[in-house]
Amino acid sequence: MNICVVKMRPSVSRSIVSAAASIKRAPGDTQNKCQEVKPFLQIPGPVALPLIGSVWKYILPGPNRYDPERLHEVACQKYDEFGPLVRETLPDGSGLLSVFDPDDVQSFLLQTRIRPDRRSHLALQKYRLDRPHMYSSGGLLPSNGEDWLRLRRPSQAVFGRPDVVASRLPQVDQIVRDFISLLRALRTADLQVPDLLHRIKMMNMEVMLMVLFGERFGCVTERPSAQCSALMEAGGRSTRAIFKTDNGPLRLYRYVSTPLYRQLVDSQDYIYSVAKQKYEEAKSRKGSEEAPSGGGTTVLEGLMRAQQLGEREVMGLLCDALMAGVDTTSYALAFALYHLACNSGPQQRLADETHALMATSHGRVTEDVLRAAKYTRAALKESMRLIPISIGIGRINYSPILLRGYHIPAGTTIVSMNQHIGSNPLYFRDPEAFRPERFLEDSAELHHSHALLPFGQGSRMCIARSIARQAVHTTLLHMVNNFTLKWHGPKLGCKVRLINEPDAPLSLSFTDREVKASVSPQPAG
Ligand code: HEM
Repeated sequence: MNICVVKMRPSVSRSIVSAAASIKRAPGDTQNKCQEVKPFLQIPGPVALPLIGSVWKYILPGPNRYDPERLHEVACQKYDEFGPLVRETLPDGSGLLSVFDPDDVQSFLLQTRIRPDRRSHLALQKYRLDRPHMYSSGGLLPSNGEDWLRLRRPSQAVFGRPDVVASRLPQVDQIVRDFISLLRALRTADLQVPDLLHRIKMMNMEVMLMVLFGERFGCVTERPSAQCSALMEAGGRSTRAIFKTDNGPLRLYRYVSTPLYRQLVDSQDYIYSVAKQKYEEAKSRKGSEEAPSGGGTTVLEGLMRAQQLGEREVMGLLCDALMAGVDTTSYALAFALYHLACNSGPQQRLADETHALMATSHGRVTEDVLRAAKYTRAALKESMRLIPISIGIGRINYSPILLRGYHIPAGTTIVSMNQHIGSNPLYFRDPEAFRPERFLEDSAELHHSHALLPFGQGSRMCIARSIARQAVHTTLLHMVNNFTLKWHGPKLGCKVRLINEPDAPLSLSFTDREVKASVSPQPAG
């Protein structure tokens, strides 16, 4: 094969060094403070071919192919071959950097904090920008710069507000208890539940719809409503289409309506239609006494009240939440259940915490229970250390930065390799072990502040992390209060479809626990 190694011409090299001299020494660049700035093209990495850059590594067959569905294994390949900073070239000629050292992660996130651009969901962005009567921008996920900030500022105030998140906890708790009953009803003779992951997703869809609109949709029943199934189907089809269009080398959908792009259009049109119906209902309710079930404010009501957001902005945010809110939370929960099922010690410690806390709350998960559930929080964190939902955090630097002594030109896609860092013995003792204790306050283990970033970092971190944590913690508490979990399959891994998802069915059994805190009517007052 005729492989062309991209070599740097001396004139280019000189201009980079002089350009680098004009870059401000960023406070985050801790490496090589006194050394000469090294040119970008000196960063090790696979060779680049004309037109397709390093993408050939992902598409051409061969023993060392980079499997795009196994990005965690690819990360190990890159680290072993090239070290802690690896450069690739994208088909448009721009650079892609993989960063394996938490000091460097901290450094590039610090240097890009003023403008935390990201490159993802590009076909979704096109779909929305082509429909200005429906959306005002590409939405939170793909937008950058001013467009992103205009949406993020007012919506952040809603997604993180205590009266929006915590006020829905009684309904979320009820949904999870209904889910526990459903699992009992669906268990087969071997105490397993067929198609468990799908059921988990349905439950999280119900939670998301409750937090957004304040209503039950009938997702947590033996036969979920047609609307739940259609929403779930649309979310899955959108995710698959976005993953493939984002990673295709040619991105033909920009010029012709490819089958994948049409799949995205159809599924997004459906998600939009549901959100629009709920928007219209809420608009007609405005000012009337009629409120959705339960107290507190829904996300939709909060967004409609935000002065800076009009209908098209609110619609984009609702569709973003319906897309990003279900699979993420479901896979995080699935991996946590798997880790607990395989580790009886931590599972028992979690059960002890659960029984103690829920005995005083009459079998319900309340705000007080969540606040005190330290081991539950540590268990989720530990599970996301081993298998996070995202392999790392991506940013595109708007202006040149310095990293590890190298000049990084503007427009480089920089990705932290947190999944790799999480299993690297340099940063975590005994990294293979599932040991939530390492994150308890009295633990002697110290961890780098940027080694573990399951919800991202800085002003662009996950907008709904409080909603997600509330849902997963509540489910873990109820699960372990009711069942002893046991794993029956081979070791579970992850494959990438936009985010990390389980690479095999969930072979979990649910044995009723003899000792548990039972739900009883709460005392009045
Ligand atoms: C356990 C569950 C979840 C995990 C692990 C997770 C993780 C993440 C991560 C890593 C990011 C990128 C952050 C960054 O670039 O710094 C992100 C962004 C985002 N997440 Fe989540 N997420 C979860 C649940 C949710 C839920 C329930 C929603 C629903 C509303 C949601 C909506 C979003 C949105 C809209 C963004 C883009 C934010 C922006 O660009 O400003 N996520 N999430």
